[in-house]
Amino acid sequence: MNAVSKQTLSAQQIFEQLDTYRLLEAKQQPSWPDARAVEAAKQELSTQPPLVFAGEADQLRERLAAAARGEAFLLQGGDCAETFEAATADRIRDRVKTLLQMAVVLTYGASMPVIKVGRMAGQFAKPRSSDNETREGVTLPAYRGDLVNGYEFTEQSRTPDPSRLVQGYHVSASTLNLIRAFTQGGFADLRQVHAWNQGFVSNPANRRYEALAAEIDRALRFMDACGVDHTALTQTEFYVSHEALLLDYERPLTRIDSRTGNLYDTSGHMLWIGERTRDIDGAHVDYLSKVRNPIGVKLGPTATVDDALRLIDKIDPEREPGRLTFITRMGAGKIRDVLPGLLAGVRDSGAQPLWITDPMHGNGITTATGYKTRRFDDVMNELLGFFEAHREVGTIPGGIHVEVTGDDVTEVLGGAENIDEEALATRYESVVDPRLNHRQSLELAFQVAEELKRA
Ligand SMILES: O=C[C@H](O)[C@H](O)COP(=O)(O)O
Ligand SMILES: C=C(OP(=O)(O)O)C(=O)O
Ligand SMILES: [Mn+2]
Repeated sequence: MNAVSKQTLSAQQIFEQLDTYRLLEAKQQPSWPDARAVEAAKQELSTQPPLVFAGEADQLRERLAAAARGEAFLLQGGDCAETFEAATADRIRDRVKTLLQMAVVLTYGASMPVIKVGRMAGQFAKPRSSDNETREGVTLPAYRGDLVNGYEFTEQSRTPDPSRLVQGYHVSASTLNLIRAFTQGGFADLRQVHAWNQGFVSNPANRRYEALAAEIDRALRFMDACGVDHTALTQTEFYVSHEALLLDYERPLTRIDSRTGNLYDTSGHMLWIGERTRDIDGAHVDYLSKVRNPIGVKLGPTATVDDALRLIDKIDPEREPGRLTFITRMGAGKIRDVLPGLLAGVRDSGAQPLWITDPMHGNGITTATGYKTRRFDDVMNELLGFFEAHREVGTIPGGIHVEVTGDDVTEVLGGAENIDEEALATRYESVVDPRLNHRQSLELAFQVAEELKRA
């Protein structure tokens, strides 16, 4: 839409254009039992202030454009599914600390700015393989994230409850408030690089981190001694993102930016479309093609060059740097076969999206005892395959997308502490997918830093 036609459109007309998604198929939406209660929740959400500002989303788009050019690296990470219960000060702080630590390791390895984007403050809605779950002969609706229903396996808890949409907004607001306080209020000051390591159980990975932190400290003292002003290091940019799955949540939080007249989904800085909802003719792609936020799209092993090109045409027709991120999640066994062709096909079209890897979602397994898990080695193998594919094609490996937590959980098999199938049971807390624990997150960051040094 050009500037002239935008000016002549009323707010009502702009929203009418946005709302064409309603005519398309929206996969993975809950069956709300009470339509009136959904309308009331949406109405209430539409009166709430935005969670993020349009200018921040624009700034992130510029940062992502730098990553697509190979001048920065994106670290996107957090829980598979946030929960309302875990939105406590300590646990939010530990997740932020973990991401800050990973970012320091990557920055040092890459000698490049690392863009920090949490899967936080809105990652509350989940696509599921099955609509139902059966336990001991009882079948109930699957858990679809705290924005929809409760994890507890009772009929009441599993019944979709639209008041959760409003609750999710408030939990997101308080999570984001804390993130902003941590990252703007001195805690993310690079001189705190040691403090981010405190409170975690001592292990070789955080001892290695400690050694790196000591080097950074020395460098900062050197800069001080030389009189270099490094006040810029006292704050850090930290953005939030989630899968924009639940359109009943995203729509009321989509607003017209008063500066430009453009639509922004103010529920998060960056929104992504999942592997299960990326159909080119579906509601999610249509909806997100109309908001100005940076948009991610997951691409699994069946994605073709044609799929990618159609997504580019629809979501990024102007080929705007930083607008579109492809998040590949192929699986360790497939990435080397599938990704190079995709990268080459997109490159040959002249488009330059940001390519990042999600080495988690193509590597899921279920143990005989019923735990959903992944092997750390498969995750690392996919990461290496990602760098190899980009080297082969001459494209830019621009970032990683990972499921991590600051907690000392036992959800992913392996890593240097070698969590085995038996150990999974000791502290498995995720309500959907297994996350790297704090130690595994640092181990992964160190290994990726090695790859970045090579690159
Ligand atoms: O993160 C997402 C999960 O992989 C997705 O929700 C599917 O999980 P499921 O196969 O357990 O339903
Ligand atoms: C559901 C997810 O991923 P995907 O859409 O790639 O399966 C996720 O990121 O949690
Ligand atoms: Mn997941």
